[in-house]
Amino acid sequence: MSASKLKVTVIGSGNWGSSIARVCAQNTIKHSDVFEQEVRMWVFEEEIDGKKLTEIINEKHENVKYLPGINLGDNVVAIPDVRESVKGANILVFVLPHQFVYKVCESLRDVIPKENCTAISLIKGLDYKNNNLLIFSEEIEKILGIHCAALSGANIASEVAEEQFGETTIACRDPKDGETFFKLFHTDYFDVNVIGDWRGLQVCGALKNIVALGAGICDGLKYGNNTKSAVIRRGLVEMRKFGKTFFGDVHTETFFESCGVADLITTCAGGRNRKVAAAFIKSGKPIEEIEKEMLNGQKLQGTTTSQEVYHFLSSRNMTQDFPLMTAIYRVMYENASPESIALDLRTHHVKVE
Ligand SMILES: NC(=O)c1ccc[n+]([C@@H]2O[C@H](COP(=O)([O-])OP(=O)(O)OC[C@H]3O[C@@H](n4cnc5c(N)ncnc54)[C@H](O)[C@@H]3O)[C@@H](O)[C@H]2O)c1
Ligand SMILES: O=P(O)(O)OC[C@H](O)CO
Repeated sequence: MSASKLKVTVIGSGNWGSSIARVCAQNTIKHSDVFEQEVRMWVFEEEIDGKKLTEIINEKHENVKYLPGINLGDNVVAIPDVRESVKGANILVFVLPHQFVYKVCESLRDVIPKENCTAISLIKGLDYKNNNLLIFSEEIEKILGIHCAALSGANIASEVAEEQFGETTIACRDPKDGETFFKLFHTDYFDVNVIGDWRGLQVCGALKNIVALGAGICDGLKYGNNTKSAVIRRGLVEMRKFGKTFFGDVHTETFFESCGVADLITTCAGGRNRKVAAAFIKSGKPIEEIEKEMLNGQKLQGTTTSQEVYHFLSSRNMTQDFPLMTAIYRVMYENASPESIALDLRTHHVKVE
């Protein structure tokens, strides 16, 4: 990266996008020798009561739709044109629902400088293309021709925005980039640990969202804590098996980082996937309808990932090797009875390999 001050753009402005832009904006002020203070944030434009969301953010310093009640900092600037938002940027922070990433990246292909620019992906999901599941940071690298690290952890956005203590994990190939990202993200309430296993980190971030649907199904059925813990444990075993089977050099240690077991616990306790899946079981309405009713434009990631993983596994004749993820998919999308989750727990005994 260049010796002059680094310019940061956050690409995305949902619940987590806004919360992390706030963290970056605190750190660009704290490390003003390293970073330009202004943090640009690309906003997918929409109107709120007849007024543009970007204008509201720039006037009130608050994302009234996706992170209400939180001051983002005067140095966060909302920009509606994504190509404009990245001009001259040295650090790109990708934080979008995974279903929109590919299109946004493609639109940036010819405006990203190949030198003095690096990226980091905060996306929780896998890139589903031609019935293959790919790692987002690697796809961003391929499309844009720059390095891309990844950040993932037990990070419910509103809690980070309230500065409640939590941890996160950053994974990158280049230790120099790791030092810069540490400065951009670490605070006394947001504790960063840097590791090397970017594939393991992103597999965890994607698959924990499916397990969270399973936890929500248990809550919807009013099952007890022991049953939910069994879902979480078996989910963790399947997550590791999936990583090691399909993504090669995934380290077991990664599953003990914030991006692993801690994220699984927090998502299954307090995440949106859990909450909406529980309401789905109670109401009997399609999950997409409940998502719209409950989330005010925020997007579930577990539902899409569950479908992608199921199609990926079934085309390889491997659904029986991942019985929990398969049972969750069937409850969500094939009208299998929610209680089949409990039956599955009783009849499949999971061996930790
Ligand atoms: N919210 C959290 O607590 C949290 C925490 C950690 C990681 N994450 C991950 O961060 C990523 C982003 O999630 P989020 O919570 O910031 O978003 P969100 O679900 O709160 O909001 C959805 C966002 O998508 C945007 N959008 C809608 N249609 C679009 C389109 N066609 N193209 C591009 N953007 C569009 C909306 O403007 C909004 O900014 C996800 O992968 C999520 O799993 C979220
Ligand atoms: O609200 P969820 O279920 O999308 O989970 C949010 C975060 O990923 C928790 O770390």
